[in-house]
Amino acid sequence: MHPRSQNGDVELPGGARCGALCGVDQKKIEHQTEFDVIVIGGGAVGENVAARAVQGGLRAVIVEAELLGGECSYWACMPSKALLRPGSALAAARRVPGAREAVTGRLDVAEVLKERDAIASDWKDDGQLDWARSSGIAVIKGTARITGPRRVRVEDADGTREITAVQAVVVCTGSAPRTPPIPGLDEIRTWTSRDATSARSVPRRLAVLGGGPVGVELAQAWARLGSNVTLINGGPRLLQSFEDFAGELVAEGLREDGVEVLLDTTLERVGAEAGGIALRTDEGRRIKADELLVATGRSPATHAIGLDVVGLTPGEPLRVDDSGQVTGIEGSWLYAAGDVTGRAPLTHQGKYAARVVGDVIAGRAAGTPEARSASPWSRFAATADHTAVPQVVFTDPEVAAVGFTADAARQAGLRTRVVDLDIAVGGSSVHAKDYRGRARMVVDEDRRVLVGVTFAGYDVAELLHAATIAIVGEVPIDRLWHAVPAYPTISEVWLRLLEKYGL
Ligand SMILES: Cc1cc2nc3c(=O)[nH]c(=O)nc-3n(C[C@H](O)[C@H](O)[C@H](O)COP(=O)(O)OP(=O)(O)OC[C@H]3O[C@@H](n4cnc5c(N)ncnc54)[C@H](O)[C@@H]3O)c2cc1C
Ligand SMILES: NC(=O)c1ccc[n+]([C@@H]2O[C@H](COP(=O)([O-])OP(=O)(O)OC[C@H]3O[C@@H](n4cnc5c(N)ncnc54)[C@H](O)[C@@H]3O)[C@@H](O)[C@H]2O)c1
Repeated sequence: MHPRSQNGDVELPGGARCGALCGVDQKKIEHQTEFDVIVIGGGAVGENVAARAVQGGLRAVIVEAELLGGECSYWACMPSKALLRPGSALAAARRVPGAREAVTGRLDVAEVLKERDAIASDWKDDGQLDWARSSGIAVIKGTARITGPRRVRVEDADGTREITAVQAVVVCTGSAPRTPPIPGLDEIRTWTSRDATSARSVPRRLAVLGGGPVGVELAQAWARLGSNVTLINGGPRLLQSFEDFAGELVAEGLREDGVEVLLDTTLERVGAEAGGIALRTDEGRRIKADELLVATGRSPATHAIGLDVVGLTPGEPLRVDDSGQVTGIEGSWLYAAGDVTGRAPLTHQGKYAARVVGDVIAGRAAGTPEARSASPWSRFAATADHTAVPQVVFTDPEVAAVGFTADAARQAGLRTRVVDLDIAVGGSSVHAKDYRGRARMVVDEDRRVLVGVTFAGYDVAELLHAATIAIVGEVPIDRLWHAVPAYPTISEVWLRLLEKYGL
């Protein structure tokens, strides 16, 4: 079988699609000093840029400082979902009478961690290196820094060397956790999401700072594995970028798992104490923990990649147009994709942008006029970033949302109508006893199309793609009426939403 990238998911079956470097001795390639495309950072996004450039006939190299596959494979999406899934499966069985009686045990922590290790490939990237190299993508292990237009310096254990790009340099360096300025925080050892996704034992007491996707997912994962978890969130609700009811349902789910959820709360001070960490909240409450996970957001990783040399500001996101080209740079040679751009910091959306960038660079090198104009909704523009970014938060209950929230749509000046509904259909009643869930659709009344949809409830993740298709396809709501959901599925909620709208 052809090697497959775990999250790059571009299968290059060799031969013609494998590109200019295919079949050439890898060692020789990696000592070359000139490539068509240099990709800095080999996360899911960088891998996809390189794969598309190679499919377009270009010679591409990825420079990766750590593990090929990046955050998502080893310390983010995949291991966090591996930690969550056993708890969700167990809870799902317990919601079904008859199955519930058969499930009497607790999670087997050792087995969960073993499976998590396997899903994170034991933090080894051999499989991804095999995939890249057999796909004709050169990989250099080292830290890259831009030294001028089309020029990059690579530093590794053996020293430094300069490589140049004939066509383009693409920055895909991702993001890094942001640490809030809390007195005492920099004096103690805390968990980042890397520690929380790769830990080898369950902390007895875990404090989680931040109620975004990282905070809520990892709070629930460790609570279900046996930790006594306190979640502290600065804002009045969890998951603040989603509809209000999503954060409320997730807070309810966390509390049922024994998580103490503190809202509108910040930390005034933290410090080490015998055998753990002492936290003091702004209301004077004292909390003791064995570990403190800081999950208060991320910043683009642009501090040390040489942006000053080309007139950009280190630490800032790399602003790009829809073709992925960095704005404010002359000569069409600098591109970026993924978390580093700050556009839509999610793996799937970064990979979408990556496919665009790879195709744009190859298309422009070949003189394809469509690649130069990159018109909206062509395959040379990441147009969906503006209106149709899907996201699932894999807690139990789940949150699945795409497009505008009701507030965001109003702020964007759209004349909207909002339809809310509890998810209570034939499919949900069979799926779980006392199924709990809620759905919202936001309709642009002028165009009579959907601009936003949110589902929050048990096992709603797979409902989302239908909503994404409806928004991207701008399916008129009167035509959507003819997309009949199968009975009895939870998708029947679509029918009820449209009925409530008035169809
Ligand atoms: C705990 C957690 C869970 C998440 N879960 C999900 C999820 O379920 N679904 C989802 O869509 N998103 C999820 N995300 C977000 C997702 O992980 C990111 O959007 C995604 O990893 C971004 O990919 P990227 O390739 O842009 O960056 P990264 O994956 O961070 O890759 C960047 C790569 O660049 C390398 N690099 C950096 N600087 C240099 C340099 N100077 N030279 C060479 N190499 C360099 C790094 O070593 C790294 O390998 C999660 C994030 C976290 C923290
Ligand atoms: N399933 C998924 O798609 C998934 C899962 C995890 C992470 N991610 C992505 O990773 C990125 C990072 O996620 P995140 O949750 O770290 O960031 P975030 O910015 O989404 O959330 C940070 C949270 O921390 C809170 N906060 C900030 N400072 C605080 C302070 N001093 N005290 C208390 N609370 C404070 C904020 O109110 C906010 O709720 C996001 O882009 C997210 O979408 C996605």
